[in-house]
Amino acid sequence: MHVLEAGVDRRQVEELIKENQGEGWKEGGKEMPALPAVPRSHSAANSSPLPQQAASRGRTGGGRENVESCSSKRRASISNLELLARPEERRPATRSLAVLKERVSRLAAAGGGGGGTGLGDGYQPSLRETTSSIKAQAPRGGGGNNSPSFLLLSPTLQAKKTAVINQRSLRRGGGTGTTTPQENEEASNVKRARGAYNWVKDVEGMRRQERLAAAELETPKASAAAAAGRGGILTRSRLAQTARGPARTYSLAAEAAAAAAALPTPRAMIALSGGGRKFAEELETVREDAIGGGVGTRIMVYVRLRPMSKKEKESGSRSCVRVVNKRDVYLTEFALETDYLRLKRLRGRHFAFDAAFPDNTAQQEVYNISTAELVEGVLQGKNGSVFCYGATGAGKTHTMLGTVQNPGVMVLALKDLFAKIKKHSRDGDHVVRLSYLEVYNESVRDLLSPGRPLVLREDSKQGIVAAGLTQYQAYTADEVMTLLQRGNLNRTTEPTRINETSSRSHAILQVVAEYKVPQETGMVVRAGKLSLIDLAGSERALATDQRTLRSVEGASINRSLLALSSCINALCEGKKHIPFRNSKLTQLLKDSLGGSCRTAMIANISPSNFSFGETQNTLHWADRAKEIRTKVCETQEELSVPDSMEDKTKLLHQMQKENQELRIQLARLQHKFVTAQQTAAASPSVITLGSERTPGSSAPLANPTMKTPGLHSSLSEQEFPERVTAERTIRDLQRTIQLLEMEAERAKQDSQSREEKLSASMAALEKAHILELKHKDELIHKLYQRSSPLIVASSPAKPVVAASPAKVVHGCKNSNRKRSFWDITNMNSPPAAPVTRASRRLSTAAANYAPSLLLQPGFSRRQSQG
Ligand SMILES: Nc1ncnc2c1ncn2[C@@H]1O[C@H](COP(=O)(O)OP(=O)(O)OP(=O)(O)O)[C@@H](O)[C@H]1O
Repeated sequence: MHVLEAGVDRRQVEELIKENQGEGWKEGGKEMPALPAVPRSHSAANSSPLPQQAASRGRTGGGRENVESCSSKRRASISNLELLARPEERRPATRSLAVLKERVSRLAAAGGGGGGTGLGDGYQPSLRETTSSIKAQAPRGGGGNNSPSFLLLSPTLQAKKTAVINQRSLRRGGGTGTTTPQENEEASNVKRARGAYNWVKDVEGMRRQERLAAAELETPKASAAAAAGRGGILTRSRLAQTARGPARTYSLAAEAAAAAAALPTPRAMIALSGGGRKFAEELETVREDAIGGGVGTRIMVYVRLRPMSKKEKESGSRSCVRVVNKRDVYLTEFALETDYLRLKRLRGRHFAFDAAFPDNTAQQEVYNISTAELVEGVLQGKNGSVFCYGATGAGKTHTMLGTVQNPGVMVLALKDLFAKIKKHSRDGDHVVRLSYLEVYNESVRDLLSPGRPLVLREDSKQGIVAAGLTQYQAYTADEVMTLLQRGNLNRTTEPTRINETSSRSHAILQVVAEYKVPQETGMVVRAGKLSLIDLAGSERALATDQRTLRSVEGASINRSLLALSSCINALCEGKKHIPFRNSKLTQLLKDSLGGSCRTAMIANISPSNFSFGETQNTLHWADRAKEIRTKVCETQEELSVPDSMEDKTKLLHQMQKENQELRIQLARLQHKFVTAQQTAAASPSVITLGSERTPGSSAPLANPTMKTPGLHSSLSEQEFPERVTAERTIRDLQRTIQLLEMEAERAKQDSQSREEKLSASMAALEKAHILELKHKDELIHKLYQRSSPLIVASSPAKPVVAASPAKVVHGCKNSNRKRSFWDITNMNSPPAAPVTRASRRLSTAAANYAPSLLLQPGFSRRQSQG
């Protein structure tokens, strides 16, 4: 059998069809319809090979389906042949299908040549057979272009159609009609690559957005460019600007966020969706910065890398940490030299912190970035704390204490505190109190006055306090340094295999700065607390050589650090219960982690690849700690109550005067308010105005009670300008009244609270005064009772009483009676010497200085000054 090939002459086919035009045929006894007509104008030379019907079918239904259906249905295949027929040359539909088949095969034999069927020349194939044979001979790979009609097209048109079909099928994801499996695979690879490329483009686009936003964070110029119209980026840059700005710009940030949310631009959408998390974080930071005023209430986390030690260098250690941009820390894991399979493989991780200090960073720089701001806050009455965390030998003590030549954060902070105090305050306006303790094996010890372990108690005002902890008052930086040195000598340090001067305890230095600030209300005392904490290093059990006391210490250190970790985890997860009670360390750090305090954490790491595990743990831990947010830090202010009676009376007078003034102010405001109310009542209100009849109109206004400006108001504005002005005035007046009311209310509350404070302090004063009088009365009474033998003063060893009842009495030294108030207060005073008439003047003078409770550095200085 001969098969129709793609190169069959079109004219021959046309001739064949011409012969059969207008005729129906019979098949299997069934009458088939006549061939439809084709417009005369349509010829083989015509540019468009497909008649209208076929073209439209191709457009609407898709070429491939049409061609497939043609090839599968006999009738459709015939109709494809019909398309080239001419109506005027139709003949009656009497010719049988067999004739047509015969002609087709003849034509095929003439045009294409080829081998026979093996069934003999007389064999006439059925149309189904012809079609399927054509199909079988057609190129494989799809059903798009093997229909008879397709084969009747010219080779150029066939190529064109194949290209179209292939394109469509590629778009739909299927194989091409004429392509080989390799080509198909190639096409799908191209498709996949294109998808991947688009995806990368998207990601790149998002990254670009981030980079732009980051650039805008840095330069005002870039943010100005953003402001010139970059949709969502504008919002982010504004936000970033605000993040750096003071609290007052917070509203701008909120506005910007709202604008971004409302912005329908795709850029805004990208900014919100692509960088949505970052955006939210920025907003949160802005909000907290606005509330916290600068540093914010998030824990600031810094990382400090120490230089490689000599010992590490000698043992062939490599550096596995790299600090980039003073923010990013890259940690690289090297394979072990014996691990040949993974020798060339590196694994790394990237961390970003508030700041990262490379190994050559000076102590002063570390202090300036991490702690200086907190010291400033302490002088404004805000609490701050700085603590160092890291594995043993990572450089915590070096960072916190340093050396004499290279002092650390503790020393620099104390020096800075005193320098600032000196700069801002007058003499005597400040008090600095200092305490230093350590937590060793779960017991709290006073480092300044070593003795028995201290007990921790919860105080409603001060939080967790160590009962009995000595607080030393210091007046100069030198005094503080001496105390610090004394404390450090008492601290437990032992050599371990890792570190020759390993700290075996957690040390906490607390500095309370009380500062008197003159304010309108009088002298106000601001008290800020700075806690500087040097934690003991976390360590592996094998890292320390001894397995006796050192291992017990190590276990205790690890246990307390574990408790600290669980507190941090709980805080990060926002849990209600934070297990602060699990260890002494966490109890003492409660304020720093979860209280009203601004906190900075310095994570110390070693560069050596031998300490890779410890470094990784520390970095993970620090990364987690970034999420902790402490409470909003409030300024702690207290009304200062002077010690002497004279000052107290002065303060009382001052407060009474202030109160009087406030009352007058209140009365004035109330008067203003009443007047304003009366004015408002006298002038026509909105309602009365609304109900008035407009001149020249008999109808009342449509909505007399309408206050909001709208159509009505715009109309009335044109028609009745006077009325509108009156309305405006009233509105203004009402607003003023409201403000005045609020102000009056505030003043009233203020005066009430002042009165309460005043009466409380008066009551306290009165009570103290009465107590004092009572004591004096008692003394006078006792003196009178014993007056005769004492006045004689026959023996110099006997106690002597001053003649006047107002004078102070000495002589309770050897008495067996119960201790009185005077005994207690005079305990630290010099021993009372027997007084004679001649020495009376001297003894009275000696009794005049105030009793001292603590032998403090400041005490001796004051005494010598006196
Ligand atoms: N930044 C640094 N520059 C120079 N030397 C440093 C630095 N950090 C640490 N060192 C040195 O490293 C050694 C160990 O430091 P340090 O004692 O501070 O470690 P540590 O973390 O406190 O250890 P431990 O937890 O055992 O007390 C010390 O000799 C110290 O001088």
